[in-house]
Amino acid sequence: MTSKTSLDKSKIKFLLLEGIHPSALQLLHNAGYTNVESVTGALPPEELERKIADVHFVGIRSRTQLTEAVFQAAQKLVAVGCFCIGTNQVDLDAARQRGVVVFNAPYSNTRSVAELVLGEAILLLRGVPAKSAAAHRGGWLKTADNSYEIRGKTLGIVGYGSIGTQLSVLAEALGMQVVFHDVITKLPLGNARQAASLQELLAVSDIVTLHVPELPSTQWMLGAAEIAAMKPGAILINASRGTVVEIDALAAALQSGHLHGAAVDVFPVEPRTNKDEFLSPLRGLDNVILTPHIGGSTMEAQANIGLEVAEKMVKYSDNGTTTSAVNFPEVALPAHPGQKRILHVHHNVPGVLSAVNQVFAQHGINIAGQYLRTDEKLGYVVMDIAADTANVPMAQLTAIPGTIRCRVLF
Ligand SMILES: NC(=O)c1ccc[n+]([C@@H]2O[C@H](COP(=O)([O-])OP(=O)(O)OC[C@H]3O[C@@H](n4cnc5c(N)ncnc54)[C@H](O)[C@@H]3O)[C@@H](O)[C@H]2O)c1
Ligand SMILES: O=C(O)[C@H](O)COP(=O)(O)O
Repeated sequence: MTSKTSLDKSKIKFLLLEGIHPSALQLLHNAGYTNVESVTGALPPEELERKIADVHFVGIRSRTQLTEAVFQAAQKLVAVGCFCIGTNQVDLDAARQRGVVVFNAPYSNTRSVAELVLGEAILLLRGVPAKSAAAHRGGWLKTADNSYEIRGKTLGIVGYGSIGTQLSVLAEALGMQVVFHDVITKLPLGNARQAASLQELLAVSDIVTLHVPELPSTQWMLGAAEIAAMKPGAILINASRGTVVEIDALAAALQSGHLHGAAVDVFPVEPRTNKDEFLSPLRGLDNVILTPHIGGSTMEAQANIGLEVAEKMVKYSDNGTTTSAVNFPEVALPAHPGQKRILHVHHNVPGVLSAVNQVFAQHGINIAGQYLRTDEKLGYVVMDIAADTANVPMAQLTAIPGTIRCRVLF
């Protein structure tokens, strides 16, 4: 249980990891937050736990694991900004239990991923990776054998969300037929159609591309049996998460010739920084495009993500707004000129709101505005009171059973 008053902006500490785009730093500076440390790679667990101890806001990408132990060490942490789409690297429950809000950027890099996948599909259908590798070694593989146009081929999209749907539209523009599989019934775009099952998609697709989040239900969802069920000569593309495909089974299918090629951007184990060695059974296979988790790594996407997530953190710090948080009740709050604003985060149990209101009533403090949102586990109530209120009863508010965190913004 913690009670905080708002700090001077210069004392609010931001730690930005994994080479977050400078647009984030610029936005934070423009908003008056100058106490920002930027680090290029991800930190090893012990160093992260040490560094995060006095940090109020942390910005990460896909490599930084924010575990229970890290949150335990992060006693001052108020919010996490994932400068990416995936939030599987964050223990969202551990954050929620401490009243730490987690934001992400759900859309800014989707186009970049869709473009990369289409480009890879074209190159693989033409056998370019193998021909290029041979040429680098002095070979000359001029032949039309096993080279195909993308036009008329069937693209199987697993996960028809933000990326899957964009890909669907772009693929049809190239003359492809699109079939998709999703756990939810989705409105097909254009002439795409939803397959009855993953098995059906695997049986009809010339190219299978994966765009599901990392979840227990997606772990190893493409193993030896599923890869065997793909058409002979098909292509597999994975730019989702490294835990979705059994990499040994994929390597075997490529070596045996069952699959024509593959493009893999994400791996079960990825190097923490650019200085660490990349190890994979796929190394050395000429018909495989290996990329270092750069599906969303374009200047356009990274600049936009920097702005999007930094803005969410600033809004939360400045006025308590939690719109589009992934683990927290969402409240869009107006500015509060001439008022103090109290943010009270609590377990969603009966009686907390009335206890909060009683505290204000006891002190004769008028509540000028009150905003409440709850989810299954958390309650988030925000109150505006007159700026000249002499003594905000923070100790009493914090002592209310069920309280997780209480802060006042001036
Ligand atoms: N390689 C990269 O750099 C990169 C960049 C961006 C995103 N990603 C990854 O791609 C994932 C997808 O991104 P998005 O923006 O399209 O996400 P999204 O949430 O918009 O879409 C995911 C879709 O997958 C579906 N889904 C969930 N479980 C499924 C299952 N078991 N079987 C079939 N479908 C299932 C969901 O219903 C949803 O429609 C992200 O979660 C992230 O892990 C990787
Ligand atoms: O989840 C995402 O958006 C992607 O995996 C990109 O992650 P990155 O920011 O580490 O490149």
